[in-house]
Amino acid sequence: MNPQLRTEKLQQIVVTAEQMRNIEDRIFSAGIPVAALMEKVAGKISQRLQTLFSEQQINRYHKIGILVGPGHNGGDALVIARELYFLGYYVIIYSPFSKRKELTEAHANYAVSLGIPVCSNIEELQTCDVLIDGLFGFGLERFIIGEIATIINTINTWNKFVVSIDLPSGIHTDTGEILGTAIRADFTLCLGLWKQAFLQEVGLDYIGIAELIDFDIPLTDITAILGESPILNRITPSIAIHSLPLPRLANSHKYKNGHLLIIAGSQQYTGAAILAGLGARASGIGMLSIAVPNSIKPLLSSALPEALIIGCPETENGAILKLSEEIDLRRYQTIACGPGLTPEAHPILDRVLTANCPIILDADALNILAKLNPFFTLSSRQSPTIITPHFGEFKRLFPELIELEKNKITLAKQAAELTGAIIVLKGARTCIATPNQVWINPDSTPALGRGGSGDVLTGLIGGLLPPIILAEKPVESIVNTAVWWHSQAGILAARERTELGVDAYTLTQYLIPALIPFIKPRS
Ligand SMILES: NC(=O)C1=CN([C@@H]2O[C@H](COP(=O)(O)OP(=O)(O)OC[C@H]3O[C@@H](n4cnc5c(N)ncnc54)[C@H](O)[C@@H]3O)[C@@H](O)[C@H]2O)[C@@H](O)CC1
Ligand SMILES: [K+]
Repeated sequence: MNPQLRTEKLQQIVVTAEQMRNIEDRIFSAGIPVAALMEKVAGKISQRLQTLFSEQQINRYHKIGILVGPGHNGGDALVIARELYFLGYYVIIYSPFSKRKELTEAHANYAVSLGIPVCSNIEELQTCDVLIDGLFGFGLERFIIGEIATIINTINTWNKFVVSIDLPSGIHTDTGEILGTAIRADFTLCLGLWKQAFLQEVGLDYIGIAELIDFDIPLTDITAILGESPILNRITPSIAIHSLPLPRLANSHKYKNGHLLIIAGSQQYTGAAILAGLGARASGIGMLSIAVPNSIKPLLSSALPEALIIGCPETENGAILKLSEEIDLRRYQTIACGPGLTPEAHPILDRVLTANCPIILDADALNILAKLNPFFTLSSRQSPTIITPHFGEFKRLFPELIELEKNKITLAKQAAELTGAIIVLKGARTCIATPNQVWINPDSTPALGRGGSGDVLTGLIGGLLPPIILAEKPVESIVNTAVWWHSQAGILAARERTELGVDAYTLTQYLIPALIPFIKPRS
């Protein structure tokens, strides 16, 4: 297989500890000796460490401490210690365990025979410039307590540059939970396949920058364990780009690119409607209509001159009372409803739920939905429904699920199964769940954690959907695209303006620039 295609495919795959073990068992049964694989893997890590060290201006005069655990994560660490030693680095080994697996023990003995220094007290590592964490990998199965916990806590107080092998020691491979305590890494080199922990939010602050080290696991062995269409997937740039309605047909016109209706805003939250409109603008939507309370119509018209702004009767407090007579829901390929509505706009949700096109419900539409028996209401819909809750909104919608389950990925999947809706559970690692599959957006930025970001996303999803509906393509893939694109805009904006400089309006201005590097110009 073409190496680029392989890399692309690997970036999409996610495994649990059990699946990783089963995949490894297959390759071991096929004949590769465990020790040979460990050499190969640790050799690849050593190569990557050399480039990483030079990026970090770490040279052979710096001292590198190697933390060695009892299992094969420790074995990897010892092979790395040996390779770095031969390359001329100043390494020192520390292994606070009386018992080690046989192969790990053999590497420990060989390292000693080579004269690599070994220390017996954690304090001796305090003079190191870098620490390589090989205490535990995906074999960690219980809470870390006692002396090992103290060691990890001590290391964390030093604020050294730490590179973890496979996972930061102490992180649960599947849930990302901290099992008592965990190493806070600056960099984690995940081995072979992405483990679920990297897509969970709890462990993110411990993982640092994460990178996958491919060690040539045959794709057939991966497919044998995960199946042809795995349930859990990572969104990759090329998957996201592939779903965009590009290039446009040469004879395209506005109606071919579809018509979106956004129902949003109130006197209190005018900006939410504008931000959703600006998100939709970036999608390239053919026709954009925005229904708002009458009194804010002039503001919307000046912010979005290309859109058709429809003023609706409003309540005393300036929320939409009911949709204007001129709105015929059959005219739109998609309806996005919710940003800035306020709960007072509750009568309009009943009407939106009757629409025969895909609908997106966000913000106040979700708060209103939470009071309407969400399971029944959503599962009664014939056309696709996309809901975009953050965790707080999800809790209000599905309190029964939260009581039984903590894992966000599982929660989103269960909600999708029980409602038939596409659940976009927003957060640092947004997951998009359908009844059959879950996709996770693996890259984002905390810069997006501020008011208005979600309104932009709702508009963007809404604007991307109509051409997909007209082309009769599946809806969920474009939802993944919107989530990925929205984060990429945040990442680019944060890079240019710092993490403090990405207010929601600025974010809308970065949507198109974030896309440009990925799009081939029409030749
Ligand atoms: N077999 C191989 O050659 C390969 C091994 N790999 C490495 O091997 C790792 C998995 O190796 P293992 O299965 O040996 O597991 P680990 O090295 O992750 O750790 C398992 C060991 O830790 C002990 N342990 C578990 N929880 C503990 C706790 N809370 N306190 C104290 N001790 C605890 C277990 O009894 C066992 O001895 C991967 O993460 C990776 O680093 C990968 O590089 C792939 C190839
Ligand atoms: K580790």
